[in-house]
Amino acid sequence: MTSSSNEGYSTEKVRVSADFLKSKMGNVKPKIGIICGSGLSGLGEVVENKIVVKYSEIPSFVESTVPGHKGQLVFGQISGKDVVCMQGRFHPYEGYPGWVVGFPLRVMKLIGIEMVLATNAAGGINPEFKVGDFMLIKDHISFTGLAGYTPLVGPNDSSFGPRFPPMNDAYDKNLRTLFKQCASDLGYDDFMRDGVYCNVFGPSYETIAELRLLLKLGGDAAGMSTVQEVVTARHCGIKVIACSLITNECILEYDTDKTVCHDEVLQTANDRAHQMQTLVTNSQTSRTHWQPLHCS
Ligand SMILES: O=P(O)(O)O[C@@H]1C[C@H](O)[C@@H](CO)O1
Ligand SMILES: Nc1nc2[nH]cnc2c(=O)[nH]1
Repeated sequence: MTSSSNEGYSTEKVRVSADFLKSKMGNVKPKIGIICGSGLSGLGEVVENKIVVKYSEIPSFVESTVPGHKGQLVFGQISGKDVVCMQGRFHPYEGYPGWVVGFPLRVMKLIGIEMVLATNAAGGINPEFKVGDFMLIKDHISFTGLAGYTPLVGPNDSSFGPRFPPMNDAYDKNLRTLFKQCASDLGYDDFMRDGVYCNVFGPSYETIAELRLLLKLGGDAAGMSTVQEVVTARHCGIKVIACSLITNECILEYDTDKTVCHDEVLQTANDRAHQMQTLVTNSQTSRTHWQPLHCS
C-alpha cells in the first residue's frame, strides 16, 4: 500500500464492506455517524441496544493500533436516534495510506450516513485555551494534505463525488450554531471554544518552533487525525461537525520543564468524557438538539 495510489479504494470493495455491515445492522438504519477520538471511546458506551462489529471482521478494514482506540463499530440508538459509532480510527502515522484512513467514511456513505460528528484529542496552541476545553472546529489547516497526503489521491471515483471538491464549507455552519447553542444550554460556555485545527502527520508531537509557526499561521489546536475523514466525507456529500478536546497544552516556550505524552492525553479525555458524552447525546437538559437538523 502506498500513499500515492488508491488501488484499494474501488467502489466494489467499499460495497462489499457496506453489504457486510448491512447484514449485521438488523433494524438499525443510522443517518448519524460518530467517530471517537483518543480516549473518547466512552461515546460508544452510551449507545443503547448495541450491535458491536469488530474491525477485524469487516472486509477491507484495518486494525486500530493506538491505545485509547478500541477498533470496533457500535450500532444502536442515542437519544432515540439510530447511530453508528466508530470506537477507534485509523491515523496516517500508523502507516496507512490516505484512502485507508478515509475508507470507513465511504462505507458509511453506502450504509446511509448523512452526517458525521468527528471528535479528537488535540493540543491547545491558542494561548487562551485551557486543558479540558472543547474546541468546535470551524476550519482546518491540513499540513498532510498540503504536503500531498490525501485520501483523494489517484483516479477519482465520480460515483462518490467530484474530482475537485470544495472545502470552504467543510464544517457545517448550521450544525455548528446548534451545537454551540446546545453547549450553552448545558452550561458549557466556560469551556466551549471554536477554532482552526492543524493536522500534522505525527506521531511525534511538535517542536516549539513548529508550534510557533502553527500559531502564526492561525492554528488554534494541533492534532494527528480527522481531516482525512472530513475530506472523504465532504467529497461524498456527508455533512460534518467536528469537536476537539484540548487534552494538553502545547509548549511554546523554551524555558520550561513541561512536556507532553499520550498518557496525559488519555487522562484528560477520561476526565472530560462525561461532558463530551452529554454534549453528544443532547442531554434532556438542553433545549437545543443539534442532531436532528438534517437527519429526521
Ligand atoms: O485520534 P485522535 O486524533 O483523537 O488522537 C490524538 C492524536 C494521536 O493519535 C494521539 C496523540 O496523543 O491523540
Ligand atoms: N499533533 C498533536 N496531536 C495531539 N493530540 C493530542 N495532543 C496533541 C498535540 O499536542 N499535538
